[in-house]
Amino acid sequence: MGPVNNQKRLFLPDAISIYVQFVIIGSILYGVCYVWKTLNSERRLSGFAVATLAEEGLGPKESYLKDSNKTIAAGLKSNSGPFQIITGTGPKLVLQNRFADELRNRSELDFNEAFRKDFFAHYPGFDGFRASLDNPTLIPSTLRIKMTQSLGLVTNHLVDEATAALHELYGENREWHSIAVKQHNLNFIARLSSRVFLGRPICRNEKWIEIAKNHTVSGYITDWPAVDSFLAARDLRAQPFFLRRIKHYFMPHNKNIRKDCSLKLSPPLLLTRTPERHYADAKQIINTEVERRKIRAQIILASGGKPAKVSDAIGWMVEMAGGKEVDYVAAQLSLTVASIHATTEALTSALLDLVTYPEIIPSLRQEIIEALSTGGWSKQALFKMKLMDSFLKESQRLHPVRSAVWLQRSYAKLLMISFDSLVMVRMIYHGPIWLIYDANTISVSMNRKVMRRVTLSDGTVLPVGARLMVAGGFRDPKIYENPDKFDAHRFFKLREENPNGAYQYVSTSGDMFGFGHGNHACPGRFLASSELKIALAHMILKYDWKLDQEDTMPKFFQNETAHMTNPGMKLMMRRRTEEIDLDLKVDPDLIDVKE
Ligand code: HEM
Repeated sequence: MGPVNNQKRLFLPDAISIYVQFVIIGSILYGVCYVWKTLNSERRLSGFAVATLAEEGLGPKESYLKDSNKTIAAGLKSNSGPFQIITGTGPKLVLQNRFADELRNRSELDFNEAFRKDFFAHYPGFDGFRASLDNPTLIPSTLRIKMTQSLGLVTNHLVDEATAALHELYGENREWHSIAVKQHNLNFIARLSSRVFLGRPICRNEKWIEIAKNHTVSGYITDWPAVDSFLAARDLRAQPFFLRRIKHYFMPHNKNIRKDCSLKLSPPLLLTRTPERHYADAKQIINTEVERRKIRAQIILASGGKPAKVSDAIGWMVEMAGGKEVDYVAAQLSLTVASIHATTEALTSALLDLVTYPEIIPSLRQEIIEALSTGGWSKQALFKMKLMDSFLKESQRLHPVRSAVWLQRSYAKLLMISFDSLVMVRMIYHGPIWLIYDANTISVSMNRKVMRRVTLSDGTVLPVGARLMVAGGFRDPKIYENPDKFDAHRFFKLREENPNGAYQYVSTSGDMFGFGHGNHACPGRFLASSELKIALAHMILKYDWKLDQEDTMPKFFQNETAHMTNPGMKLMMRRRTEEIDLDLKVDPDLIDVKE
C-alpha cells in the first residue's frame, strides 16, 4: 500500500492547504460577483436615448468626460423626453425641467443614494460623505427644525464672528492691494459656519479651522488649492471600475484625504486602518468641548440655575438624537462637507459680480445702512435687505454651484487665454478638463436614485436603480427677460409684484433650484442666506473692491456638472471707513433674543 494522502482538495493542487484553497476560491468568487454587479450597474438603461457629441467623433462616455454640459445640452436639444448620459460611474437619466415639480416630493426617489456611488463613500478617506450617507436624516432634520428656529439667536453670533474674522483675515490696509480672494473667503466662511456648528472657542481654534477647510476644500492642482475630497472622487470616476480598488491607493488626491490612514498589521494578521487623521483630531477637539459643556451645565443646575438656550449644532444634534447613539464627530465633518464649499462659492461669485457690476454698490450700501439704523442686527434687519437678497439670487441664477454661464462683460482678455494655461490645469489621467464658461452650460440639480418604480405624467417609466438629475430653467427666456443679463434688481422687482415670498433667495421653484427643490431642498439655505448677508454687509461697508486687471486667469472652472470659481483668482481691495458702526458691543450670549 502506498502512502495515504490526508490532504483534502477542492480544485487546486494537493500541495495547497484546504484553507488556502478556500481563500483563493472565495476571492475569485467575490471578484466575479463584484465585476458582475458593477458591470450590471454600469449597463445602459434600455429605452432611453444616449446623449453624445457625435459630431466631434466622441462616444457617449468620452463626450461626458470631455464636456458634460455640452453633452447634456446636446441631449436636451435632440430629445423631448428623458435621455441618458454615460458618466464615469455608469448611466444617469437627465429629465427636462418640466418634470421638476412632479418629482420634487416623490418618496420613491432618494437623495443620498444618488451620491453613494459617485462619492465612493465605502472607500477609505471619504469619511465626510460616508457620515451623511450612514445617518441621512439627523443633519437635515437638525437644520430644518432646530437651526431654522434659532436663526435670530444665530444672527448675533454670526455678526460677532464676522467682526473678529474680517479684521484678522482681510486686515486694515487702506491702500489698494491684491488678494487671492477665494482663499480668504474660505477662511471667513469656515469661521462663520464653525461658530454656528460648534460655537466659541472651537470656531477660533486653528486646528479645527484647518480640519474644516481641509476635509472638504484642500489639495492642489498645480499651485492652486482645490476641493480634495471632491477631486479624489472625480479622479476615481475617471478610472475603469475594475482598477479603482487598487489605483486609489496611489492617486494623489486620494492619498491626501487618506493621510495617516495607513495600513498596519494587527493580530490575527488582519489588515486594519489607523483612524483617519481629520477624524481623530476632530474627535479630540469636539469631545473635549462636549465634556466642558456637560460640567458647566451640571454646575449651573446644581446651583439652582437654568442652562442657557443652545445656539449651536452640537447642542441641537444632542436634542434631536434624543439619547440615541450618534457619532457627533462624523456628523460635524459631514456638516462641513455640505456647507463650507457651497457657501464659499456663493460668496466668491457674489464678490465677482460686485466688481463686475460696481454700479450696484452705492444702492447696496444705502440699503444696509437703512436696515441696521433702526434696531441694529436682527433676523428682521436681514429680511429688510431685499436688494441684497435679489443680488444674491441673481448671482446664483447666473452662477449656481451646479452650473453657470459666465457673462464676460469686463473680461475680454479672458477670451485670449493661451492654450498653455488651459493645459496647465488639465487633469491628470483622461479626466475632465477645466474650462472657461461658454454659452452651452446647462444647470442641473435634484440628483436622485429611483428606489421604487416611478411612472411620469407622460408615461415614461423610471426603472428601479436608475440615477437621475433634472435640468434647470435658470436662463430660460420664457421665464426670465434678458436671461443672460445680470440684473441685481430682477428679483427685487419680481418680489414687489408677487409678495408671496416666491422670489426670495431661499425660495426654491421648479425652474430655479440653486438650492435644489422639494423634500431634499437644501436645509442649510436659511443659514447660508444669513451668513452671506452678514458677510457681504461687512465686506461692502468696510472695504472698497475692484477687479485686478493684472489677473487674467479664467474666473470659473467646470468639473463634470459642477462649477466653481477659480481658487487662484485675485481681486483688489482697500479698507474704507464704514458709515455706521457694524460691530456688536455686547457678548452675544448676553443678548436676549425672542425667536
Ligand atoms: C449658498 C450655499 C449653499 C448652496 C448653494 C447649497 C446647495 C444645495 C443643493 C443644490 C442641495 C441639493 C438639494 C436637492 O437636490 O434638492 C443641497 C443639499 C443639502 N445642503 Fe446645501 N447648499 C448651501 C449651503 C448649505 C449649508 C450652509 C448647509 C448646512 C448648514 C447645507 C446643508 C445641506 C444638506 C444637509 C443637504 C442635504 C439635504 C437632504 O439630505 O435632504 N447646505 N444644498
